[in-house]
Amino acid sequence: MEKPGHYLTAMRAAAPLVQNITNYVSMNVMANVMLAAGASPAMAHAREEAAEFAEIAQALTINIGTPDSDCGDAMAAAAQATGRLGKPWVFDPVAAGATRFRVTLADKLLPLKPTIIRGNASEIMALAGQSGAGRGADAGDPVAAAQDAARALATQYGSVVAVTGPVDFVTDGTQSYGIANGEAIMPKVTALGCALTGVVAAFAVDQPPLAATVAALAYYGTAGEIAAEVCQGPGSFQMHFLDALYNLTPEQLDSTAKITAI
Ligand SMILES: Nc1ncnc2c1ncn2[C@@H]1O[C@H](COP(=O)(O)OP(=O)(O)OP(=O)(O)O)[C@@H](O)[C@H]1O
Ligand SMILES: Cc1ncsc1CCO
Ligand SMILES: [Mg+2]
Repeated sequence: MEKPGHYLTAMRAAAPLVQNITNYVSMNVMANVMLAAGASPAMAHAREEAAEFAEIAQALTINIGTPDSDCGDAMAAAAQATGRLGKPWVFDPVAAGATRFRVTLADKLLPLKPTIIRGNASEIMALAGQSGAGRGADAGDPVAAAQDAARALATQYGSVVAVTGPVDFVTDGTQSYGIANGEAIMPKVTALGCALTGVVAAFAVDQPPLAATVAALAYYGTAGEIAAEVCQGPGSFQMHFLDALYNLTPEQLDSTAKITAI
């Protein structure tokens, strides 16, 4: 695995077009975050065009945050097209397990083998069939409680699984890493996890998924640390966070990243 700055440089050089089928809460936040990072986001979720769009995008994200009866087919068709073309797709299982509808949706998408699954601890536990203390989109469990679930999902679906929280945990079922970057104020701004899923997808274009995910998390957490130093609360954090994502250099990232093999 190269240092994280290497993957940031590669992502910015590629400025990849990433298709996002995401929830309505996250759309604007996610697009702004991805633009600040250096990627090119496009929200395209209609059943009539999702799979066709997947042919031109370099990566795809699928997020079940505000699902409706139409979206399952669009999600599955886009994931299938992306997978068939050998491009990465990232699954964000928002509030997985909260309702039967979300369980059914996740059961439909997981067999399509996401390249990467990125969620909070409660969501990753729910995907693996474990009951946790999640409350809707918010985590109620510590990252450590989701490690076994993450390894099991990674092995079952051949995915890299990222559990985010105070110290993120990333595994491909064999190798695992902890990323200790980030700030406690980050979950006080809605959809920063959803937006991170888009950044992870951008980093994974033409790169090994485990290394790309670890680098994306270190980058995101570092930008959070820089923004938290100067903000007054969640509102100004969001503004400073976009600036930090935009201004962070690969050299800076290499010196701030707190990555450990577990
Ligand atoms: N207590 C914390 N301390 C440091 N960093 C944190 C903390 N909680 C979350 N983060 C960071 O916040 C970012 C988003 O992760 P989080 O786990 O909050 O996503 P999420 O629950 O899916 O969010 P959402 O669903 O609201 O979009 C990650 O970079 C993560 O490392
Ligand atoms: C608050 C919220 N509700 C559904 S999706 C979402 C955004 C954070 O996941
Ligand atoms: Mg989330």
